[in-house]
Amino acid sequence: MVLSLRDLSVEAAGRALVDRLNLDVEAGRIVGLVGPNGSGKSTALRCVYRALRPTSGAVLLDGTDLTSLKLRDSARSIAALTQESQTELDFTVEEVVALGRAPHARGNHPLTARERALRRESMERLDVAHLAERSVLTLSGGERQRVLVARALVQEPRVLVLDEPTNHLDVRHQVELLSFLRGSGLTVLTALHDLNLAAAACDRIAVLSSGSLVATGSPTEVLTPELVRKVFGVDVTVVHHPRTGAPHLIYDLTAAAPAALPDAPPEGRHS
Ligand SMILES: Nc1ncnc2c1ncn2[C@@H]1O[C@H](COP(=O)(O)OP(=O)(O)OP(=O)(O)O)[C@@H](O)[C@H]1O
Repeated sequence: MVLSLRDLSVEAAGRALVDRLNLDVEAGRIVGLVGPNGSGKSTALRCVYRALRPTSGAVLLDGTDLTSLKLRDSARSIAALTQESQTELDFTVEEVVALGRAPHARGNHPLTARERALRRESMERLDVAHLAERSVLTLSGGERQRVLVARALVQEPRVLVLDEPTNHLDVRHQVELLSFLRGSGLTVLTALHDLNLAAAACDRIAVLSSGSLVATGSPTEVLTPELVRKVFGVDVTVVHHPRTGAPHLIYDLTAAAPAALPDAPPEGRHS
């Protein structure tokens, strides 16, 4: 097992934000963390990329407790794209992507020829090579997000931790990013809001609700109408992709409307 969360708990303000979470990510697999707003996804991921120390429990990398490793050593193995990833300095795109090499660098040396080739390849893969000379301050939200993924790839991590990587991305770039991850051989733990993208991209899905793991398994095992209703409070119909068989949730917005507006005055309702 490359990555294991063992009885991971995070408490703050007298409450468990993550409650004894156990989760394994096997080598080369993509595990999606889904759950309602505030269910603890980002908090759990923050423990994995070491922005947060768990109150109890541990994150193991190849069986070793991360807290026993130097930050720099775990950063060589685990790259993260986070909600807090910053691009507020007036750096060019290629400078930001090059920062991914920092955990591997000894001192402040220029990139080697191999590292420059790796940077170019990552920028091309994320479709940002044409922006190489641009200041990151001038990028759109989706362009910036793709630059941050390129930076994470340049790090050559064994494990990629992604918090909502498809944020800001248009549909083409969402599909390209997730299909790239599927073929990359990387071990990936990613929070995703879009259950259909999670179903299409992930080998396994873990569902968090109020800090606790309530289901884990393949997308077909986990994404049932019963589970989605119980955890998200939404009625869905599940269909299956004609070729891959992946589950796909369809939402009936007309059916949801009356239940979501219990206090609407009668004249405001459609007959
Ligand atoms: N430092 C903190 N102190 C108190 N509460 C916190 C702290 N950090 C996070 N929380 C709370 O912990 C809960 C879990 O937050 P978290 O960001 O992990 O959820 P999430 O599942 O990633 O949500 P979202 O889908 O909205 O991004 C939320 O209710 C949040 O308000």
